[in-house]
Amino acid sequence: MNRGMFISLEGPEGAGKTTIISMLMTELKLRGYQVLQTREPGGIEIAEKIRNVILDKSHTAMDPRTEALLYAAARRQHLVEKVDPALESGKIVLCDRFIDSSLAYQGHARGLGIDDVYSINQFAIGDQMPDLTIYFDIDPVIGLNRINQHDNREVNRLDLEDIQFHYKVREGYELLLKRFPDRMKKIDAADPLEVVFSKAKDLILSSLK
Ligand SMILES: Nc1ncnc2c1ncn2[C@@H]1O[C@H](COP(=O)(O)OP(=O)(O)OP(=O)(O)O)[C@@H](O)[C@H]1O
Ligand SMILES: Cc1cn([C@H]2C[C@H](O)[C@@H](COP(=O)(O)O)O2)c(=O)[nH]c1=O
Repeated sequence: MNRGMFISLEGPEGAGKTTIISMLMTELKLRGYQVLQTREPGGIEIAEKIRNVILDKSHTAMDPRTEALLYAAARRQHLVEKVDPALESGKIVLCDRFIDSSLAYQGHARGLGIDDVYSINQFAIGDQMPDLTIYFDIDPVIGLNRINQHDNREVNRLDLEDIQFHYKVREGYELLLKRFPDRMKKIDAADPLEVVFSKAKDLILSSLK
């Protein structure tokens, strides 16, 4: 059995990752691929519980290192319990956020340092990096407006950070694009949904060839 393909989708809040993943699931299944959709932090019971702890709006005292370690712990459990078995059985895994979120949010925006956050994540995931990462680029003001105006999802602790934090997140992703040019591909997520979807689909199909 050939190992599957691990694809992560990344971007600031409201970039459209969750919407595009659903569209990609439908498209890839129609084409006969076996696909698993999942998300971080979460995807399995233990990691969903860690997610609730991290994102709880009342946890304003959470230390940045605690936050980084909790994301890494959730990632480890999710990887061994769900992602790895799916890849071993030959599936395509579409994961809404992975290590690059930690590098951009905790490493760059929180100021812990991309290298230090990368190190704790190496302890968590070893060399299990995604085969392909699609970065959905959006001005944070547009992304946050999308969430506030069109989405009924609950606002979480990270959403409530000030706008400078969200611009730092975007800046962090730009640094990662330079650091991982082979793995990470950028799409303008301010384009209409069908355009964004078509570009994401093309990136995946050409990587599968
Ligand atoms: N290209 C687009 N143009 C306009 N609206 C969009 C576009 N993509 C997504 N949206 C809308 O923006 C909102 C947020 O999208 P979505 O939940 O998919 O983003 P997300 O990246 O998963 O956000 P988060 O990671 O913050 O949860 C939804 O209401 C969605 O319908
Ligand atoms: C994996 C991961 C996530 N985050 C942040 C990014 C978002 O603000 C939330 C997750 O919520 P979403 O609706 O699923 O996007 O958590 C982070 O800071 N670090 C991470 O490693």
